[in-house]
Amino acid sequence: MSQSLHFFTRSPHLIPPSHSHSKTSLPSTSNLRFPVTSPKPFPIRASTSSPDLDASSEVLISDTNRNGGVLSSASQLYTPVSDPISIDVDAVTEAELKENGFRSTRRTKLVCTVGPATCGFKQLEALAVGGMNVARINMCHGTREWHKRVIESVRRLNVEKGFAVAIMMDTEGSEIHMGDLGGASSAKAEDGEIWNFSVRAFDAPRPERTITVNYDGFAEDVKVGDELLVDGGMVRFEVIEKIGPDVKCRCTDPGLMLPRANLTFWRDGSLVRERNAMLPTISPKDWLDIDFGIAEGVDFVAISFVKSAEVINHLKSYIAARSRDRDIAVIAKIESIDSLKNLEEIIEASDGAMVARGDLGAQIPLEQVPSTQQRIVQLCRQLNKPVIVASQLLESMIEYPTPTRAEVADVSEAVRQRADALMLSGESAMGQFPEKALAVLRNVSVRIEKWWREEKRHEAMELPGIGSSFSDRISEEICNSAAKMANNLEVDALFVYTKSGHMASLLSRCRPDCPIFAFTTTTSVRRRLNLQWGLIPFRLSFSDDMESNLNKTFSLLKARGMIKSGDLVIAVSDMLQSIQVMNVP
Ligand SMILES: Nc1ncnc2c1ncn2[C@@H]1O[C@H](COP(=O)(O)OP(=O)(O)O)[C@@H](O)[C@H]1O
Ligand SMILES: C=C(OP(=O)(O)O)C(=O)O
Ligand SMILES: [K+]
Ligand SMILES: [Mg+2]
Repeated sequence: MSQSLHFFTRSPHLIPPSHSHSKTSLPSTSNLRFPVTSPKPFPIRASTSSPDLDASSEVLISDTNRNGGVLSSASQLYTPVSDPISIDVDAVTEAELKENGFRSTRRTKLVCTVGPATCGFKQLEALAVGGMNVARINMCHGTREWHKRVIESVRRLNVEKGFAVAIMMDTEGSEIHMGDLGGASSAKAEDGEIWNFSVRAFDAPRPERTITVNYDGFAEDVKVGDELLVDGGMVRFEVIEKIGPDVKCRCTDPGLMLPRANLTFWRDGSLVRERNAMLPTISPKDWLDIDFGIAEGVDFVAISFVKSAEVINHLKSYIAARSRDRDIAVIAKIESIDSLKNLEEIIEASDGAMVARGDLGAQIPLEQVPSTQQRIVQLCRQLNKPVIVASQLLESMIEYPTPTRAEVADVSEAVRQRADALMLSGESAMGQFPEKALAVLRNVSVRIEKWWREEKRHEAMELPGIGSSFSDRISEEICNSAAKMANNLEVDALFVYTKSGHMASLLSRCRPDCPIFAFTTTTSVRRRLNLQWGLIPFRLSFSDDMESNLNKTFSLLKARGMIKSGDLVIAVSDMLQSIQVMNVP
Protein backbone atom coordinates (compact mmCIF):
# COMPACT_ATOMS: atom_id res chain seq x y z
CA MET A 1 0.00 0.00 0.00
CA SER A 2 1.37 3.39 -0.81
CA GLN A 3 1.68 5.97 1.91
CA SER A 4 3.12 9.36 1.38
CA LEU A 5 4.39 12.07 3.63
CA HIS A 6 4.09 15.59 2.30
CA PHE A 7 5.72 18.69 3.67
CA PHE A 8 3.97 21.79 2.47
CA THR A 9 6.01 24.94 2.77
CA ARG A 10 4.25 28.21 3.32
CA SER A 11 6.55 30.96 4.48
CA PRO A 12 10.33 31.10 4.53
CA HIS A 13 11.36 30.75 8.16
CA LEU A 14 10.08 29.13 11.29
CA ILE A 15 11.02 30.88 14.48
CA PRO A 16 12.14 28.60 17.27
CA PRO A 17 10.46 29.20 20.63
CA SER A 18 11.89 32.08 22.61
CA HIS A 19 13.11 29.85 25.43
CA SER A 20 15.24 27.68 23.19
CA HIS A 21 18.63 28.21 21.64
CA SER A 22 19.03 29.12 18.00
CA LYS A 23 18.05 26.35 15.68
CA THR A 24 18.29 25.60 12.03
CA SER A 25 15.30 27.03 10.30
CA LEU A 26 12.59 24.79 9.01
CA PRO A 27 9.84 25.42 6.56
CA SER A 28 7.19 27.47 8.25
CA THR A 29 4.24 25.17 7.89
CA SER A 30 5.10 21.54 7.71
CA ASN A 31 2.24 19.26 6.96
CA LEU A 32 2.55 15.59 7.60
CA ARG A 33 -0.39 13.95 5.95
CA PHE A 34 -1.43 10.40 5.65
CA PRO A 35 -3.79 10.20 2.71
CA VAL A 36 -4.41 6.49 3.17
CA THR A 37 -7.37 6.90 5.46
CA SER A 38 -10.84 7.09 4.11
CA PRO A 39 -11.97 10.67 4.35
CA LYS A 40 -14.16 11.26 7.37
CA PRO A 41 -16.35 14.17 6.44
CA PHE A 42 -17.41 16.23 9.41
CA PRO A 43 -20.21 18.61 8.65
CA ILE A 44 -19.47 22.20 9.41
CA ARG A 45 -21.80 23.19 12.16
CA ALA A 46 -22.96 26.66 12.87
CA SER A 47 -21.29 27.77 16.05
CA THR A 48 -24.53 28.25 17.91
CA SER A 49 -26.19 24.96 17.08
CA SER A 50 -24.13 22.63 19.20
CA PRO A 51 -26.53 20.34 21.08
CA ASP A 52 -24.57 20.47 24.28
CA LEU A 53 -23.73 24.09 24.62
CA ASP A 54 -24.45 24.97 28.18
CA ALA A 55 -22.31 28.07 28.03
CA SER A 56 -23.63 31.09 26.26
CA SER A 57 -21.54 33.16 23.93
CA GLU A 58 -20.32 35.12 26.91
CA VAL A 59 -16.71 34.69 27.80
CA LEU A 60 -14.96 35.56 30.96
CA ILE A 61 -12.23 38.07 31.44
CA SER A 62 -11.02 38.72 34.90
CA ASP A 63 -8.39 40.27 37.11
CA THR A 64 -5.54 38.11 38.19
CA ASN A 65 -3.16 38.17 41.08
CA ARG A 66 0.34 36.88 41.55
CA ASN A 67 -0.64 33.71 43.32
CA GLY A 68 0.77 31.30 40.77
CA GLY A 69 -1.69 32.40 38.15
CA VAL A 70 -4.59 31.61 40.41
CA LEU A 71 -7.35 34.04 41.08
CA SER A 72 -7.84 34.87 44.70
CA SER A 73 -11.24 36.45 44.61
CA ALA A 74 -14.50 36.05 42.86
CA SER A 75 -14.37 39.64 41.62
CA GLN A 76 -14.96 38.70 38.05
CA LEU A 77 -16.13 40.75 35.19
CA TYR A 78 -18.14 39.42 32.29
CA THR A 79 -17.59 40.66 28.80
CA PRO A 80 -20.22 39.53 26.35
CA VAL A 81 -18.64 38.77 23.02
CA SER A 82 -20.61 40.12 20.12
CA ASP A 83 -18.80 37.82 17.71
CA PRO A 84 -20.77 34.58 17.55
CA ILE A 85 -17.53 32.72 17.01
CA SER A 86 -16.26 32.37 20.56
CA ILE A 87 -14.10 30.08 22.58
CA ASP A 88 -14.88 28.71 26.04
CA VAL A 89 -12.05 28.82 28.52
CA ASP A 90 -12.10 29.63 32.20
CA ALA A 91 -10.52 32.64 33.85
CA VAL A 92 -8.06 30.59 35.89
CA THR A 93 -6.56 28.92 32.82
CA GLU A 94 -6.50 32.24 31.03
CA ALA A 95 -4.67 33.89 33.93
CA GLU A 96 -2.22 31.02 34.21
CA LEU A 97 -1.33 31.17 30.53
CA LYS A 98 -0.99 34.93 30.52
CA GLU A 99 1.07 35.20 33.66
CA ASN A 100 3.35 32.23 33.65
CA GLY A 101 3.46 31.18 30.03
CA PHE A 102 2.67 27.75 28.65
CA ARG A 103 5.41 25.79 30.31
CA SER A 104 4.40 26.34 33.89
CA THR A 105 0.75 25.41 33.60
CA ARG A 106 -0.18 22.51 35.85
CA ARG A 107 -0.45 19.16 34.08
CA THR A 108 -1.71 16.95 36.92
CA LYS A 109 -5.48 17.23 37.40
CA LEU A 110 -7.20 17.67 40.75
CA VAL A 111 -10.37 15.99 42.00
CA CYS A 112 -12.12 17.31 45.13
CA THR A 113 -14.73 15.38 47.09
CA VAL A 114 -17.57 17.76 47.91
CA GLY A 115 -19.02 17.46 51.41
CA PRO A 116 -20.46 19.66 54.15
CA ALA A 117 -17.28 21.81 54.19
CA THR A 118 -17.51 22.69 50.49
CA CYS A 119 -21.09 22.35 49.25
CA GLY A 120 -21.98 26.06 49.11
CA PHE A 121 -21.73 27.97 45.83
CA LYS A 122 -18.99 30.28 47.12
CA GLN A 123 -17.03 27.34 48.52
CA LEU A 124 -17.31 25.47 45.24
CA GLU A 125 -16.24 28.57 43.40
CA ALA A 126 -13.19 28.87 45.64
CA LEU A 127 -12.26 25.29 44.80
CA ALA A 128 -12.72 25.90 41.06
CA VAL A 129 -10.58 29.02 41.31
CA GLY A 130 -8.03 26.96 43.26
CA GLY A 131 -7.74 24.46 40.42
CA MET A 132 -10.42 21.79 41.00
CA ASN A 133 -10.92 20.01 37.67
CA VAL A 134 -13.45 17.43 38.84
CA ALA A 135 -15.95 17.57 41.72
CA ARG A 136 -16.64 14.16 43.26
CA ILE A 137 -19.82 13.35 45.10
CA ASN A 138 -19.83 10.24 47.25
CA MET A 139 -23.25 8.54 47.29
CA CYS A 140 -22.23 6.82 50.52
CA HIS A 141 -23.16 10.07 52.26
CA GLY A 142 -25.92 12.64 52.01
CA THR A 143 -29.31 12.50 50.29
CA ARG A 144 -30.01 12.66 46.55
CA GLU A 145 -31.53 16.10 47.14
CA TRP A 146 -28.26 17.24 48.70
CA HIS A 147 -26.23 15.87 45.77
CA LYS A 148 -28.63 17.44 43.28
CA ARG A 149 -27.98 20.86 44.79
CA VAL A 150 -24.22 20.34 44.54
CA ILE A 151 -24.51 19.30 40.87
CA GLU A 152 -26.65 22.37 40.14
CA SER A 153 -24.13 24.65 41.81
CA VAL A 154 -21.23 23.21 39.83
CA ARG A 155 -23.21 23.50 36.60
CA ARG A 156 -24.04 27.11 37.42
CA LEU A 157 -20.38 27.81 38.10
CA ASN A 158 -19.50 26.39 34.67
CA VAL A 159 -22.14 28.41 32.85
CA GLU A 160 -21.59 31.66 34.69
CA LYS A 161 -17.82 31.60 35.03
CA GLY A 162 -16.66 29.55 32.06
CA PHE A 163 -15.23 26.65 34.09
CA ALA A 164 -15.31 23.07 32.82
CA VAL A 165 -15.52 21.36 36.20
CA ALA A 166 -16.71 17.80 35.62
CA ILE A 167 -18.90 15.88 38.05
CA MET A 168 -17.95 12.42 39.21
CA MET A 169 -20.54 10.36 41.04
CA ASP A 170 -19.04 7.66 43.26
CA THR A 171 -21.30 4.73 44.16
CA GLU A 172 -21.73 3.41 47.68
CA GLY A 173 -21.21 -0.22 46.61
CA SER A 174 -21.98 -3.24 48.71
CA GLU A 175 -19.41 -2.51 51.37
CA ILE A 176 -20.00 -3.07 55.04
CA HIS A 177 -19.97 0.20 56.87
CA MET A 178 -21.04 1.83 60.11
CA GLY A 179 -24.17 3.93 60.42
CA ASP A 180 -24.23 7.68 60.78
CA LEU A 181 -23.29 7.95 64.52
CA GLY A 182 -26.68 9.40 65.42
CA GLY A 183 -25.75 12.81 64.04
CA ALA A 184 -22.32 13.15 65.74
CA SER A 185 -19.50 14.22 63.44
CA SER A 186 -17.12 11.61 64.86
CA ALA A 187 -16.70 9.17 67.77
CA LYS A 188 -13.49 8.57 69.70
CA ALA A 189 -12.66 5.01 70.72
CA GLU A 190 -10.07 4.63 73.50
CA ASP A 191 -7.79 1.67 74.14
CA GLY A 192 -9.54 -1.18 75.97
CA GLU A 193 -13.06 0.26 75.69
CA ILE A 194 -15.91 -2.11 74.90
CA TRP A 195 -18.12 -1.05 71.97
CA ASN A 196 -21.24 -2.69 70.63
CA PHE A 197 -21.48 -3.12 66.83
CA SER A 198 -25.10 -3.96 66.13
CA VAL A 199 -27.38 -4.64 63.17
CA ARG A 200 -30.39 -3.46 65.25
CA ALA A 201 -32.12 -0.16 64.57
CA PHE A 202 -32.06 2.07 67.65
CA ASP A 203 -34.39 4.83 68.71
CA ALA A 204 -32.68 8.11 69.56
CA PRO A 205 -30.85 8.60 71.84
CA ARG A 206 -28.94 5.44 71.18
CA PRO A 207 -26.98 3.75 73.99
CA GLU A 208 -23.43 4.94 74.61
CA ARG A 209 -20.58 3.27 72.66
CA THR A 210 -22.97 1.76 70.15
CA ILE A 211 -22.31 1.61 66.43
CA THR A 212 -24.90 0.46 63.91
CA VAL A 213 -23.78 -1.68 60.96
CA ASN A 214 -25.52 -1.56 57.55
CA TYR A 215 -25.12 -5.23 56.63
CA ASP A 216 -27.69 -7.60 58.16
CA GLY A 217 -25.42 -10.64 57.90
CA PHE A 218 -22.67 -8.98 59.94
CA ALA A 219 -23.43 -10.58 63.32
CA GLU A 220 -23.61 -14.01 61.72
CA ASP A 221 -20.45 -13.64 59.64
CA VAL A 222 -18.02 -12.47 62.35
CA LYS A 223 -16.54 -14.85 64.92
CA VAL A 224 -15.22 -14.27 68.42
CA GLY A 225 -11.49 -13.54 68.06
CA ASP A 226 -11.84 -11.77 64.69
CA GLU A 227 -10.12 -8.44 64.24
CA LEU A 228 -12.45 -5.63 63.18
CA LEU A 229 -10.87 -2.76 61.20
CA VAL A 230 -12.58 0.62 60.96
CA ASP A 231 -11.62 2.67 57.88
CA GLY A 232 -8.90 0.24 56.83
CA GLY A 233 -7.26 0.11 60.24
CA MET A 234 -7.48 3.67 61.51
CA VAL A 235 -9.18 2.10 64.56
CA ARG A 236 -9.06 -1.61 65.47
CA PHE A 237 -11.21 -3.85 67.66
CA GLU A 238 -11.22 -7.48 68.72
CA VAL A 239 -14.53 -9.35 68.71
CA ILE A 240 -15.06 -10.67 72.24
CA GLU A 241 -18.71 -11.74 72.36
CA LYS A 242 -21.76 -12.21 70.08
CA ILE A 243 -25.25 -11.76 71.54
CA GLY A 244 -27.89 -12.05 68.80
CA PRO A 245 -27.67 -8.91 66.67
CA ASP A 246 -25.02 -7.36 68.93
CA VAL A 247 -21.28 -7.88 68.53
CA LYS A 248 -19.22 -6.76 71.53
CA CYS A 249 -15.73 -5.60 70.64
CA ARG A 250 -12.71 -4.36 72.61
CA CYS A 251 -10.73 -1.48 71.16
CA THR A 252 -7.11 -2.51 70.53
CA ASP A 253 -5.95 0.50 68.45
CA PRO A 254 -7.67 3.72 69.55
CA GLY A 255 -8.71 6.48 67.16
CA LEU A 256 -11.39 8.64 65.68
CA MET A 257 -14.28 6.96 63.85
CA LEU A 258 -16.17 8.94 61.19
CA PRO A 259 -19.83 8.44 60.21
CA ARG A 260 -20.39 5.56 57.78
CA ALA A 261 -16.78 4.43 58.04
CA ASN A 262 -15.97 1.23 56.20
CA LEU A 263 -15.62 -2.03 58.19
CA THR A 264 -13.55 -5.10 57.35
CA PHE A 265 -12.82 -8.13 59.50
CA TRP A 266 -9.81 -10.37 59.58
CA ARG A 267 -9.32 -13.92 60.85
CA ASP A 268 -5.90 -15.57 61.28
CA GLY A 269 -4.23 -12.79 59.34
CA SER A 270 -6.55 -12.97 56.30
CA LEU A 271 -9.43 -10.81 55.19
CA VAL A 272 -12.77 -12.54 55.79
CA ARG A 273 -14.80 -12.57 52.60
CA GLU A 274 -17.76 -14.72 53.42
CA ARG A 275 -21.19 -13.67 52.37
CA ASN A 276 -20.22 -10.05 51.91
CA ALA A 277 -18.00 -11.16 49.01
CA MET A 278 -21.16 -12.49 47.33
CA LEU A 279 -22.95 -9.14 47.47
CA PRO A 280 -23.38 -7.49 44.07
CA THR A 281 -20.86 -4.81 43.07
CA ILE A 282 -23.74 -2.54 42.08
CA SER A 283 -26.44 -2.79 44.75
CA PRO A 284 -30.13 -1.99 44.16
CA LYS A 285 -29.51 1.37 45.84
CA ASP A 286 -26.52 1.98 43.54
CA TRP A 287 -28.72 1.38 40.46
CA LEU A 288 -31.10 4.07 41.71
CA ASP A 289 -28.15 6.38 42.26
CA ILE A 290 -26.89 5.62 38.75
CA ASP A 291 -30.34 6.47 37.32
CA PHE A 292 -30.13 9.70 39.28
CA GLY A 293 -26.64 10.37 37.86
CA ILE A 294 -27.83 9.75 34.30
CA ALA A 295 -30.82 12.06 34.82
CA GLU A 296 -28.58 14.77 36.27
CA GLY A 297 -26.05 14.38 33.46
CA VAL A 298 -22.98 13.61 35.55
CA ASP A 299 -19.77 13.21 33.54
CA PHE A 300 -18.24 10.23 35.34
CA VAL A 301 -19.59 7.37 37.40
CA ALA A 302 -16.98 5.75 39.67
CA ILE A 303 -17.87 2.19 40.65
CA SER A 304 -16.78 1.03 44.10
CA PHE A 305 -15.34 -2.41 44.80
CA VAL A 306 -15.21 -3.56 41.17
CA LYS A 307 -14.32 -7.25 41.01
CA SER A 308 -14.50 -8.06 37.30
CA ALA A 309 -14.78 -6.51 33.85
CA GLU A 310 -18.32 -7.88 33.40
CA VAL A 311 -19.87 -5.40 35.78
CA ILE A 312 -18.24 -2.54 33.87
CA ASN A 313 -19.45 -3.86 30.50
CA HIS A 314 -22.93 -4.33 31.92
CA LEU A 315 -23.04 -0.80 33.30
CA LYS A 316 -21.67 0.69 30.09
CA SER A 317 -24.40 -0.92 28.01
CA TYR A 318 -27.01 0.20 30.56
CA ILE A 319 -25.76 3.79 30.30
CA ALA A 320 -25.56 3.64 26.50
CA ALA A 321 -29.20 2.54 26.30
CA ARG A 322 -30.38 5.26 28.65
CA SER A 323 -28.33 8.25 27.67
CA ARG A 324 -27.99 8.02 23.92
CA ASP A 325 -27.10 11.62 23.33
CA ARG A 326 -24.23 11.80 25.77
CA ASP A 327 -21.53 9.56 27.02
CA ILE A 328 -20.96 9.06 30.74
CA ALA A 329 -17.48 7.72 31.44
CA VAL A 330 -17.20 4.76 33.81
CA ILE A 331 -14.29 4.75 36.27
CA ALA A 332 -13.35 1.48 37.97
CA LYS A 333 -12.28 1.90 41.58
CA ILE A 334 -9.48 -0.52 42.30
CA GLU A 335 -9.95 -1.24 45.99
CA SER A 336 -10.61 -4.93 46.42
CA ILE A 337 -8.38 -8.00 46.32
CA ASP A 338 -10.56 -9.41 43.55
CA SER A 339 -9.97 -6.41 41.29
CA LEU A 340 -6.20 -6.99 41.41
CA LYS A 341 -6.62 -10.44 39.96
CA ASN A 342 -8.51 -9.10 36.95
CA LEU A 343 -6.78 -5.75 36.71
CA GLU A 344 -6.00 -5.65 33.01
CA GLU A 345 -9.47 -6.72 31.85
CA ILE A 346 -11.13 -4.29 34.25
CA ILE A 347 -9.05 -1.33 33.08
CA GLU A 348 -9.51 -2.32 29.46
CA ALA A 349 -13.30 -2.36 29.90
CA SER A 350 -13.40 0.96 31.80
CA ASP A 351 -12.95 4.56 30.72
CA GLY A 352 -10.52 5.17 33.58
CA ALA A 353 -9.50 3.89 36.99
CA MET A 354 -9.03 5.10 40.54
CA VAL A 355 -6.39 3.78 42.92
CA ALA A 356 -8.72 3.83 45.93
CA ARG A 357 -6.04 3.39 48.54
CA GLY A 358 -8.38 3.71 51.52
CA ASP A 359 -10.15 0.41 51.06
CA LEU A 360 -7.29 -1.14 49.10
CA GLY A 361 -5.10 -0.70 52.18
CA ALA A 362 -7.72 -2.55 54.22
CA GLN A 363 -7.75 -5.49 51.80
CA ILE A 364 -4.06 -5.99 51.08
CA PRO A 365 -1.11 -5.47 53.45
CA LEU A 366 -0.31 -1.75 53.65
CA GLU A 367 3.26 -2.27 52.49
CA GLN A 368 1.94 -3.60 49.19
CA VAL A 369 -0.10 -0.49 48.43
CA PRO A 370 2.74 1.64 46.94
CA SER A 371 3.87 -0.97 44.40
CA THR A 372 0.25 -1.74 43.54
CA GLN A 373 -0.36 1.97 42.95
CA GLN A 374 2.61 2.16 40.58
CA ARG A 375 1.42 -0.93 38.70
CA ILE A 376 -2.10 0.47 38.23
CA VAL A 377 -0.81 3.89 37.14
CA GLN A 378 1.51 2.32 34.55
CA LEU A 379 -1.08 -0.06 33.22
CA CYS A 380 -3.61 2.74 32.79
CA ARG A 381 -1.11 4.80 30.85
CA GLN A 382 -0.29 1.88 28.58
CA LEU A 383 -3.98 1.19 27.94
CA ASN A 384 -4.67 4.92 27.51
CA LYS A 385 -7.10 5.28 30.43
CA PRO A 386 -6.98 8.20 32.85
CA VAL A 387 -5.99 7.23 36.38
CA ILE A 388 -6.71 8.96 39.70
CA VAL A 389 -4.61 8.41 42.84
CA ALA A 390 -6.92 8.76 45.82
CA SER A 391 -7.14 8.74 49.61
CA GLN A 392 -5.13 10.12 52.47
CA LEU A 393 -2.86 12.22 50.26
CA LEU A 394 -3.08 15.04 52.79
CA GLU A 395 -5.02 13.36 55.60
CA SER A 396 -3.50 15.50 58.38
CA MET A 397 -4.89 18.61 56.67
CA ILE A 398 -8.39 17.58 57.75
CA GLU A 399 -7.31 19.10 61.07
CA TYR A 400 -4.13 21.10 60.44
CA PRO A 401 -3.31 23.87 57.96
CA THR A 402 0.08 22.39 56.97
CA PRO A 403 0.75 18.92 55.57
CA THR A 404 3.34 16.53 56.97
CA ARG A 405 6.59 16.10 55.03
CA ALA A 406 5.60 12.50 54.40
CA GLU A 407 2.33 13.60 52.82
CA VAL A 408 4.16 16.00 50.51
CA ALA A 409 6.48 13.14 49.53
CA ASP A 410 3.47 10.91 48.81
CA VAL A 411 1.85 13.53 46.59
CA SER A 412 5.19 14.06 44.82
CA GLU A 413 5.49 10.36 44.14
CA ALA A 414 2.05 10.21 42.50
CA VAL A 415 2.98 13.21 40.32
CA ARG A 416 6.34 11.62 39.49
CA GLN A 417 4.52 8.44 38.46
CA ARG A 418 2.64 10.77 36.09
CA ALA A 419 -0.84 9.86 37.25
CA ASP A 420 -3.55 11.87 35.49
CA ALA A 421 -5.16 13.13 38.67
CA LEU A 422 -4.88 13.41 42.44
CA MET A 423 -7.94 13.32 44.68
CA LEU A 424 -8.91 14.93 47.98
CA SER A 425 -11.45 13.06 50.13
CA GLY A 426 -12.06 14.10 53.74
CA GLU A 427 -9.62 17.02 53.27
CA SER A 428 -12.13 18.79 51.03
CA ALA A 429 -15.38 17.09 52.12
CA MET A 430 -15.28 17.77 55.84
CA GLY A 431 -11.84 19.14 56.67
CA GLN A 432 -11.05 22.53 58.12
CA PHE A 433 -8.73 23.60 55.30
CA PRO A 434 -10.11 22.51 51.90
CA GLU A 435 -8.61 25.39 49.93
CA LYS A 436 -5.23 25.06 51.61
CA ALA A 437 -5.17 21.33 50.87
CA LEU A 438 -5.98 22.03 47.23
CA ALA A 439 -3.19 24.64 47.11
CA VAL A 440 -0.72 22.05 48.41
CA LEU A 441 -1.69 19.61 45.64
CA ARG A 442 -1.42 22.40 43.09
CA ASN A 443 1.97 23.68 44.22
CA VAL A 444 3.54 20.25 44.66
CA SER A 445 2.27 19.17 41.21
CA VAL A 446 3.69 22.21 39.43
CA ARG A 447 7.03 21.91 41.25
CA ILE A 448 7.52 18.20 40.59
CA GLU A 449 6.43 18.51 36.95
CA LYS A 450 8.98 21.31 36.44
CA TRP A 451 11.69 19.27 38.13
CA TRP A 452 10.89 16.36 35.83
CA ARG A 453 11.26 18.54 32.73
CA GLU A 454 14.47 20.22 33.96
CA GLU A 455 16.04 16.89 34.71
CA LYS A 456 14.98 15.77 31.23
CA ARG A 457 13.61 12.57 32.61
CA HIS A 458 12.17 11.40 29.32
CA GLU A 459 10.82 8.03 30.13
CA ALA A 460 11.68 4.80 28.57
CA MET A 461 8.10 3.63 29.08
CA GLU A 462 6.96 1.43 26.25
CA LEU A 463 3.64 2.63 24.91
CA PRO A 464 2.19 -0.37 23.15
CA GLY A 465 -0.10 0.01 20.14
CA ILE A 466 -3.70 -0.07 21.33
CA GLY A 467 -5.83 0.80 18.29
CA SER A 468 -7.82 -1.97 16.71
CA SER A 469 -8.41 -0.40 13.29
CA PHE A 470 -5.75 0.84 10.90
CA SER A 471 -7.15 4.34 11.19
CA ASP A 472 -6.76 4.18 14.99
CA ARG A 473 -3.18 3.01 14.58
CA ILE A 474 -2.48 6.01 12.35
CA SER A 475 -3.93 8.36 14.98
CA GLU A 476 -1.66 6.80 17.59
CA GLU A 477 1.44 7.10 15.43
CA ILE A 478 0.59 10.72 14.67
CA CYS A 479 0.24 11.52 18.36
CA ASN A 480 3.40 9.63 19.35
CA SER A 481 5.34 11.45 16.63
CA ALA A 482 3.81 14.84 17.38
CA ALA A 483 4.69 14.51 21.08
CA LYS A 484 8.24 13.49 20.24
CA MET A 485 8.60 16.36 17.77
CA ALA A 486 7.20 18.74 20.37
CA ASN A 487 9.87 17.67 22.86
CA ASN A 488 12.73 17.72 20.37
CA LEU A 489 11.76 21.09 18.86
CA GLU A 490 10.84 22.49 22.29
CA VAL A 491 7.59 23.85 20.95
CA ASP A 492 5.37 26.03 23.12
CA ALA A 493 2.17 24.03 22.80
CA LEU A 494 0.49 21.16 21.06
CA PHE A 495 -2.93 21.91 19.58
CA VAL A 496 -5.39 19.11 18.98
CA TYR A 497 -8.75 19.45 17.23
CA THR A 498 -10.89 16.57 18.32
CA LYS A 499 -14.61 15.86 18.37
CA SER A 500 -14.62 12.71 20.48
CA GLY A 501 -11.57 13.62 22.57
CA HIS A 502 -9.72 10.48 21.51
CA MET A 503 -6.80 12.25 19.79
CA ALA A 504 -6.41 14.47 22.85
CA SER A 505 -6.15 11.45 25.13
CA LEU A 506 -3.56 9.86 22.82
CA LEU A 507 -1.44 13.00 23.09
CA SER A 508 -1.92 13.17 26.85
CA ARG A 509 -0.74 9.56 27.10
CA CYS A 510 2.64 10.62 25.67
CA ARG A 511 3.09 13.09 28.59
CA PRO A 512 4.86 15.67 26.39
CA ASP A 513 6.90 18.53 27.85
CA CYS A 514 4.55 21.24 26.57
CA PRO A 515 0.87 21.68 27.43
CA ILE A 516 -1.80 20.36 25.09
CA PHE A 517 -4.56 22.75 24.01
CA ALA A 518 -7.50 20.48 23.27
CA PHE A 519 -10.22 22.06 21.13
CA THR A 520 -13.49 20.25 21.09
CA THR A 521 -16.99 21.17 19.96
CA THR A 522 -19.12 20.15 22.94
CA THR A 523 -19.00 21.21 26.56
CA SER A 524 -19.51 17.60 27.69
CA VAL A 525 -16.33 16.40 25.95
CA ARG A 526 -14.56 19.48 27.25
CA ARG A 527 -15.50 18.55 30.82
CA ARG A 528 -14.50 14.93 30.35
CA LEU A 529 -11.06 15.93 29.02
CA ASN A 530 -10.55 17.91 32.20
CA LEU A 531 -9.57 14.71 34.04
CA GLN A 532 -6.64 13.96 31.72
CA TRP A 533 -3.02 14.83 32.26
CA GLY A 534 -1.73 17.94 30.49
CA LEU A 535 -4.90 18.79 28.58
CA ILE A 536 -6.21 22.34 28.61
CA PRO A 537 -9.68 21.84 27.19
CA PHE A 538 -11.40 24.58 25.17
CA ARG A 539 -14.87 24.52 23.62
CA LEU A 540 -14.73 25.82 20.07
CA SER A 541 -16.80 25.18 17.00
CA PHE A 542 -14.59 24.17 14.12
CA SER A 543 -14.80 22.72 10.64
CA ASP A 544 -12.77 20.13 8.76
CA ASP A 545 -10.74 22.90 7.15
CA MET A 546 -7.64 22.99 9.35
CA GLU A 547 -6.30 26.15 7.80
CA SER A 548 -9.37 28.08 8.82
CA ASN A 549 -9.53 26.36 12.23
CA LEU A 550 -5.99 27.41 12.99
CA ASN A 551 -6.51 30.96 11.84
CA LYS A 552 -9.65 31.24 13.91
CA THR A 553 -7.96 29.78 16.99
CA PHE A 554 -4.91 31.99 16.64
CA SER A 555 -6.96 35.14 16.36
CA LEU A 556 -9.26 34.21 19.27
CA LEU A 557 -6.41 33.25 21.57
CA LYS A 558 -4.26 36.18 20.53
CA ALA A 559 -7.10 38.57 21.19
CA ARG A 560 -7.31 37.17 24.73
CA GLY A 561 -3.53 37.35 25.23
CA MET A 562 -3.20 33.60 25.67
CA ILE A 563 -0.75 33.16 22.79
CA LYS A 564 1.45 35.59 20.89
CA SER A 565 3.05 35.96 17.50
CA GLY A 566 6.07 33.74 17.11
CA ASP A 567 4.95 31.02 19.51
CA LEU A 568 5.81 27.66 18.04
CA VAL A 569 2.92 25.23 17.83
CA ILE A 570 2.36 21.71 16.55
CA ALA A 571 -1.24 21.03 15.56
CA VAL A 572 -2.88 17.66 15.00
CA SER A 573 -6.45 16.85 14.15
CA ASP A 574 -8.56 13.74 14.03
CA MET A 575 -10.34 14.95 10.93
CA LEU A 576 -7.39 15.09 8.56
CA GLN A 577 -4.95 12.96 10.53
CA SER A 578 -2.31 15.57 9.95
CA ILE A 579 0.63 17.13 11.77
CA GLN A 580 1.39 20.78 11.18
CA VAL A 581 4.29 22.72 12.65
CA MET A 582 4.04 26.49 12.60
CA ASN A 583 4.66 29.78 14.29
CA VAL A 584 1.70 31.78 15.41
CA PRO A 585 1.47 34.54 12.78
N1 LIG B 1 -22.10 14.23 51.04
C1 LIG B 1 -21.55 14.16 52.26
N2 LIG B 1 -22.26 14.47 53.35
C2 LIG B 1 -21.71 14.39 54.57
N3 LIG B 1 -20.43 14.02 54.80
C3 LIG B 1 -19.68 13.70 53.77
C4 LIG B 1 -20.19 13.74 52.44
N4 LIG B 1 -19.21 13.35 51.61
C5 LIG B 1 -18.14 13.06 52.38
N5 LIG B 1 -18.41 13.28 53.69
C6 LIG B 1 -17.49 13.15 54.83
O1 LIG B 1 -16.15 13.17 54.37
C7 LIG B 1 -15.47 11.97 54.74
C8 LIG B 1 -14.50 11.58 53.65
O2 LIG B 1 -15.14 11.41 52.43
P1 LIG B 1 -14.93 10.10 51.55
O3 LIG B 1 -13.51 9.69 51.59
O4 LIG B 1 -15.52 10.36 50.25
O5 LIG B 1 -15.84 9.03 52.28
P2 LIG B 1 -15.50 7.71 53.08
O6 LIG B 1 -14.58 8.09 54.16
O7 LIG B 1 -16.83 7.26 53.55
O8 LIG B 1 -14.88 6.77 52.10
C9 LIG B 1 -16.56 10.96 55.00
O9 LIG B 1 -16.16 9.97 55.88
C10 LIG B 1 -17.67 11.83 55.55
O10 LIG B 1 -17.43 12.05 56.93
C1 LIG C 1 -11.68 6.42 47.35
C2 LIG C 1 -12.06 5.40 48.10
O1 LIG C 1 -13.38 5.02 48.18
P1 LIG C 1 -14.41 5.61 49.24
O2 LIG C 1 -13.90 6.93 49.70
O3 LIG C 1 -15.71 5.68 48.53
O4 LIG C 1 -14.40 4.57 50.29
C3 LIG C 1 -11.07 4.59 48.84
O5 LIG C 1 -11.45 3.58 49.41
O6 LIG C 1 -9.88 4.97 48.83
K1 LIG D 1 -18.06 5.46 47.69
MG1 LIG E 1 -13.46 2.93 49.09
